[in-house]
Amino acid sequence: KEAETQQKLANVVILATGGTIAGAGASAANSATYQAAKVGIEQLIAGVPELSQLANVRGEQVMQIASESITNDNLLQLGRRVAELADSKDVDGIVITHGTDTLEETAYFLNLVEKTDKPIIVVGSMRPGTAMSADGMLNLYNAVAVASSKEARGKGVLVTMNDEIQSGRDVSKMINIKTEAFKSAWGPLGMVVEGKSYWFRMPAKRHTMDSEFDIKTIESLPNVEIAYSYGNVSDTAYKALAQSGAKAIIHAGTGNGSVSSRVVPALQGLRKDGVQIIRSSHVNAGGFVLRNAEQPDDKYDWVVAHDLNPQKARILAMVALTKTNDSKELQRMFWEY
Ligand SMILES: NC(=O)C[C@H](N)C(=O)O
Repeated sequence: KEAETQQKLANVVILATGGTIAGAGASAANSATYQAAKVGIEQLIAGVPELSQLANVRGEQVMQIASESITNDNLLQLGRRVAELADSKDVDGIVITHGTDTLEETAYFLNLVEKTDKPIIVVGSMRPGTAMSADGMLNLYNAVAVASSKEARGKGVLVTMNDEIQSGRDVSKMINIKTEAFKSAWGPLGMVVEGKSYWFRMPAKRHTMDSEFDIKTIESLPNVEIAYSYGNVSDTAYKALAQSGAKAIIHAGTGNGSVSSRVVPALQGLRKDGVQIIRSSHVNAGGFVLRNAEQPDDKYDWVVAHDLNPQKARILAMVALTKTNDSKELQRMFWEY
């Protein structure tokens, strides 16, 4: 009987990378003061015995870090392992446990470069497992539930936090002190309740199977940096980033990706020197940058990041630059992905 149910259940691999979902604090009252990336994957799985009712689950510890320290090499390592697993016949879905600070970046990266329609779910938690009302157990349970469902196929990389199923492209960490931390300007794709998924919409942007990018052909990622804008901003950071070898600079702009008149000449000069200038917005609830609004992008040969926040714009710019350094092509990619 047991062997029969095992055969019917989906095979889900959990790749653990660290973060607060693997965090531990000194007492149950420590919801914000704790160490991330302490608990190993076997212990995480053992902490949620109900997972075995959803899927045949096995774990792999890919790395053990707090996600603010993730590097491009870490991204490539994780992306390659996901691709290997997605290619193997005995894997139906993949879950990645991840710190929440850069979870949205990793989810978007995988959404761009993984050539599979198998569910890939990135999940984290806002509180360590040692805290009262820890959210990691249920988030992980939901992630495995979605990863083992057929309906999650072909919907791109997904994020399950706070009972919601979000598109890895759209979702962003909007607040750092609530379990209701992950939001998308365009709303969640669905909900997961007691291990069952309820879907409401589909992602409209190109991803995974329909993407022109493939982790298997990416050897390294170019240096793309972000410079933040604010009142009285100077051009020092932009120039320094270019000098240190940035191939593109994401302008984390105010409002509609607007650029201070004190910075415009430097950006014009950097573009002439070959650095790509990509205008994004750091508006919290979701920036939306229009071409030739605020600045004459056609004239200056700049790119706009569409609705991607600066950190997501960095991910797409890096991946895009592995294919082209043509600003028109880059702009096309920013509209399509
Ligand atoms: N909630 C978290 O996971 C935060 C942690 N600093 C991380 O991203 O790894």
